[in-house]
Amino acid sequence: MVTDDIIKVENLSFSFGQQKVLNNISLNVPKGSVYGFLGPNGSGKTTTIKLLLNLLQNHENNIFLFGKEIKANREDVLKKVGSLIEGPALYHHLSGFDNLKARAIILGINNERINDILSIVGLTDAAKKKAGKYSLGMKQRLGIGLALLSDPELLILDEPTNGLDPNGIIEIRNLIKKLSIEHQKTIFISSHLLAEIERIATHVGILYQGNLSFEGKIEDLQSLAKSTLCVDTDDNLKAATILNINYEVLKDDKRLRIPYESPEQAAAINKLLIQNDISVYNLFKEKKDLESLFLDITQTV
Ligand SMILES: Nc1ncnc2c1ncn2[C@@H]1O[C@H](COP(=O)(O)OP(=O)(O)OP(=O)(O)O)[C@@H](O)[C@H]1O
Repeated sequence: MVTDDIIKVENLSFSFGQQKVLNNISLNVPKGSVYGFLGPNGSGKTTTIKLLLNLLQNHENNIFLFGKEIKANREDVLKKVGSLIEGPALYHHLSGFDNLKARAIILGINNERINDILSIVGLTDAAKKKAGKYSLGMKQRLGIGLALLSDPELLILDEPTNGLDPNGIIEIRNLIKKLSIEHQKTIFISSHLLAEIERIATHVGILYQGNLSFEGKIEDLQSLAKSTLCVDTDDNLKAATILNINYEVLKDDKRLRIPYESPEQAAAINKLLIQNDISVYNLFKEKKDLESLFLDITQTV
C-alpha cells in the first residue's frame, strides 16, 4: 500500500467473545506525528494497540504499518516498532543499566548505545541503582528506554503517564517531545486524559465505546470547540427574557451565554439590552475548552 501514514487501519472491528470492543475503526497516523489516542477507560485503546502489534489475532488484513500489512510482514515491520504496554517488564533486582544490557545482548547492541539511551531518558545518574528502587516515573522511563534500544521509527506507548505524580507526568511529556523533535520518532500514545494529550500531540483520534468519534489534527479539534458570547448584566432574568425572543440563550446559572456568530451579533445584543434599560457589565467571546469538547464528542456518539 502506498501511503505516508506510518500506521494505517481500515475498518477494524474486534470482539472478545460476544462483546464487541472495536466497531469499524480507521486510523491514519502520519510520519513524524505525535498521535494522541484518546478515550475513557474501557473504550478499547489497549485492544487496538495489541492488534497494531499483532498481539491479538485479527482475521482481516486491514492493519498496515509502514505501508505493509502486518500479518504477512510481521518481522520486517515489528522490528521498526518499540512499544510499552501496561507498564514495563523490568528485572527489579538489576540496575537500570543492566536491565538495558539484558535486552541489548539479545539485540546485539553495544554499551555505548545503552549509555545514550540512559541519557535520553534522563536516567544516567540512576544507572547503577536497582530498578526495584526506582520511582514509578523512572520505571516508565526505563521502559521507554528499553523500547528505544533498537532505535525504532515508531514508538507505541499505552497510557505511559498512568499513576504518575505531576513531576513524573512532566518528565514523560518532555521525553516524548524530545523523542519527536530531536529524534524524529513517530509516536502513538494512548491516554484517557485530554489535557495530557493536548500538550504534546500533533494529531488526535478519539475512541468512545469502540467507535472512533474524531480523527484529525489537534488544530482541527480545537477549531471544533464552539465559541459562546458571555453576557453579565444587572438583571439576567429580564435580559434572558428579552434575548430569548431572537436568540438561543444557553442555560447557565451564573451568566447568559449565546452561541457566538459575529462581532455584529455581539454589538446588536449589547444595543438591545441597553435599549431595554439593562446595564451590561461584561460582554465577551469565550471559546469552549477542549475538555468540554472532549466530553461533548464522547457523549454524543
Ligand atoms: N482479554 C480480554 N478478554 C475479555 N475482555 C477483554 C479483554 N481485554 C479487554 N477486554 C474488554 O474490552 C474492553 C476494552 O478494553 P481495553 O483494555 O481495550 O480498553 P482501554 O480503552 O485500554 O481501557 P483502559 O484505559 O481501562 O485500559 C473492556 O470492556 C474490557 O473489559
